[in-house]
Formats: sequence, structure tokens, C-alpha cells
Amino acid sequence: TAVRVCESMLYFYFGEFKFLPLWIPSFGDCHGTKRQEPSSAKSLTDIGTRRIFTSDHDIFRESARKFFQEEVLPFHAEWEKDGQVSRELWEKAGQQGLLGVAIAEKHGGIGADILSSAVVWEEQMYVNCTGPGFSLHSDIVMPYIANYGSEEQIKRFIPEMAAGKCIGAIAMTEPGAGSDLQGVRTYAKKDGSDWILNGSKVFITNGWMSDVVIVVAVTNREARSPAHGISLFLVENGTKGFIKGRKLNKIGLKAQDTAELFFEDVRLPASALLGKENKGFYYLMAELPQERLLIADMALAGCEFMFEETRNYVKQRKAFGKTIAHLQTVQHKLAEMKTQICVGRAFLDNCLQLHADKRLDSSTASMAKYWSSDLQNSVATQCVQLHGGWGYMWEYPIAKAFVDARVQPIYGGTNEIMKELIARDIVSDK
Ligand SMILES: Cc1cc2nc3c(=O)[nH]c(=O)nc-3n(C[C@H](O)[C@H](O)[C@H](O)COP(=O)(O)OP(=O)(O)OC[C@H]3O[C@@H](n4cnc5c(N)ncnc54)[C@H](O)[C@@H]3O)c2cc1C
Repeated sequence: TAVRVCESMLYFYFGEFKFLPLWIPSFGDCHGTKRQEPSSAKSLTDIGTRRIFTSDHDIFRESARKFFQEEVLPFHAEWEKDGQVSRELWEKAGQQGLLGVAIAEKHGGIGADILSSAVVWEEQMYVNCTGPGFSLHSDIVMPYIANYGSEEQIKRFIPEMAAGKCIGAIAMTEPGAGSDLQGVRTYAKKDGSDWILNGSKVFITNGWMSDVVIVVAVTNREARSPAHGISLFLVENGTKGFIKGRKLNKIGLKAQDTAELFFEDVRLPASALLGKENKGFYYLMAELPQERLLIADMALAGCEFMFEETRNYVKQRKAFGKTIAHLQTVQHKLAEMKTQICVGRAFLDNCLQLHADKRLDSSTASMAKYWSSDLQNSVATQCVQLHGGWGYMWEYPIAKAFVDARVQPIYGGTNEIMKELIARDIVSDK
């Protein structure tokens, strides 16, 4: 029997069965001052630190940590060879209540807060296993359905997605349009009450395993600007004309099934439209800050993991008769990195709290994404260096963390685009 606490709700698990709240515990120290700051904690990944979390979150973190250590870490190397994780893992994550954590219970989600989602993002980074595309599924795809979907769409997809039986993806990027989202060519043409979808998408996370994909398509070519003529569609696996291309051969994220998707005269019923016609671009703009915050938090958690990995390594690696941790140049590197990570964590935790309070603006989310993902790459480079030649070997976790970090300044909007958004806000007269 497993016991799990999620936002003041205690669920009991017996095998596959989840028993609804039996007891509403009160753990007391919500946002209390007694919680340790990461800079003073023994390790940057210690449970029970950081003021934004409560002891309810800590208990949830313990169960998430156990899940990633027991159900993901031992199998990840095999999944890297396969270029995807197993379906069974998705269902296990669903049974553990790790999917759709911040989606309202009335919609079929877990009904916890976004900070609980952050616990899942961070714990995945702390095991250094980037394969499962849980965060994209739970905190990027599911919110679109929960926020803009019809009652029928919510009922059809959210409970199955929370159970890990339906895997979600979102397809914005095309071979000819990435940063410039208004340049998408995929076109959905009205045919009676149906739509006929044609086009192709690339670099789609969870693309190969996806059961439902949110597809960004042009629906009005005559709109006064491209942004006014874009809509979102829910396209299900198995729909005639929906073809999955190859799993892409990436330099990192080896166990993630990033894929190309093709749509050839795909006939979609009116009920496949997500939200209102021609409002897709607004929905994207509204949801992208959460995606950027998520990337930022995973970047910071990646830094924390790499730092602890390297701290342990230098304390046992010997050169010239003593451990390299005795060398002052090494010590200074660690001091610099720890300071940078703790400064970054303070800003990021502030952003997480702002988002939990629904006060995070788009420009601040962009700052978090750009700063944290750049820091992640700088920390990755330095940590590999401190590992010497072993840091370049695939079997060393730091080597994987290094290649996996590289994409973070690219996806979710490149860091150059983040600077554009931040700058636009700075010089705006509004
Ligand atoms: C592993 C991986 C997973 C991904 N997952 C998804 C997914 O699930 N769904 C999805 O839709 N997409 C996904 N993407 C796509 C990703 O979001 C895009 O790659 C990204 O937005 C950049 O677009 P692009 O590759 O077309 O680059 P381009 O837009 O061609 O940019 C090339 C370079 O030009 C720069 N540039 C472009 N415009 C400007 C400008 N105005 N000012 C300054 N510099 C500029 C960029 O910053 C970049 O350095 C994924 C990508 C990868 C690699």
C-alpha cells in the first residue's frame, strides 16, 4: 500500500486502486521561515528546503523521488537505445498520480497546485533521466485541453491522460517555421462542418508515442495578420491521413521520442477544433509562459544535480597524491557555481510562487527561461571539465547532463527570442 499526499489531500493506493481523500492533514509550516535556504542546506537537492514549499510538498516529493529512482533510472539506458520510454512507464506514472498534477480534479486531473508539478519536473532532473516527456504532457498539453476544451473534449482526454493511457503532444514547429510561429503553413480548410488538414510538423516531443496531438494550423489565409487566422485542433492517433515520420536522431535527450508528423487530407469533425476558430495564436501566447517557466525550473534543477554530482566526484578523484577537491582552483570553481545556482534558484522560486499566485508575466517567464538555460549550459561545461576525460564518457551521468542541456536555450522559444520579448517590454511605452 502506498500513501501519497498532494495539496492537503491524502490518497491511499492499494495496488492499482486509488482511494479518495480519507483525511485532510494539516502539516503546519506552510511558507514558514524555518525551512532551510538551498545555500545553507547540506545538498542542493535536499528535501525540506526552499520557502515556496510546504511539508505536504515534501511528502509528495519523497514519493516522486522514489518513483524516478525505482521506475525510471534503472531502465533509462535501455530506453536511450530504443529512442523512447515504455508505455508501461506512462501508466505507472498515472497510477502514482504524477501526471496532470496541476489539472483540476473536476476535469479528471489530480487537483494539486503548480508547485506540486514543479516537484515532478525537478525530481526527474535529479535522476538525470530526460526520457519521459511527462512535463510536456502534463503541464503544456493538458492545460490547453483543460482551459480551452469543450466539456466533451475534457471528459474524453483528461482522465485518460492523467492515467497515462493517452499520451499528449503539441505540434507548432514546421520545417520552415520555428521561431516565427506566424509563418506556419499547415492549413485546415472547412468542408461543410468538417475540416481537411494538410501540412507537416517537425521536432515534436512525444510525437512518436502520441495518442493525441494539438496541431497548430492556419484557418484563415485572408486574416488581417497571420496571428488572427490560426486555430488549434486535437488530432488522434489512427486518424486517416495522420502519419508519424521517423523518430529523430538527436545529439541528446536520447530516450525522448521526438518525431516528424505529417497530415495528408486528414478529415476532422467540428468537434476536433480546440477552443474558438482563429483564436489559436492567443491561446499559444497565454500558455507559453508556463512552458518557459517549466524549462527554467528544469534547467535550475539540472544545475543542482550536476553540481552535487561534481561535488561528489572531486571529493573522491585523486591527482598528485590528494583529491582534486583540495585544489584551490577546483574549490573556486565550485564556489562560483554554487553561488550562481543559489542566486538563480532564488529568482526561479520567486517566479514559481508568482505563477502559483497567477501573477507571473510573460516577460519575467522569458527572463527565467533564458537565464536558467544559459546557466545550465555553463554549469554543464564546467562540470564536465572537472570530471576530466571521464566527463566525456557516456556512462558518466555528467556527459548525459551536458548533451541534454544543449537544447534548453533552443526549444520553448530560443533565448534570442526570449531577449526580444524582454526587450520589447522594456522599451514599450505602455
Ligand atoms: C528536442 C526538441 C524538442 C522540441 N519539441 C517541440 C515540440 O514538442 N513542439 C513544437 O512545436 N516544437 C518543438 N521543438 C521546436 C523548437 O521549439 C524550435 O526548434 C525552436 O522554436 C526554434 O525554431 P527553429 O528550430 O525553426 O529555429 P529558427 O527559428 O530557424 O532559428 C534559427 C536561429 O535564428 C535565431 N532567430 C530567429 N528569429 C530571430 C529573431 N527575430 N531575432 C533574433 N534571432 C532570431 C534563433 O534564435 C536561432 O538561433 C523542439 C525542438 C527540439 C530541438
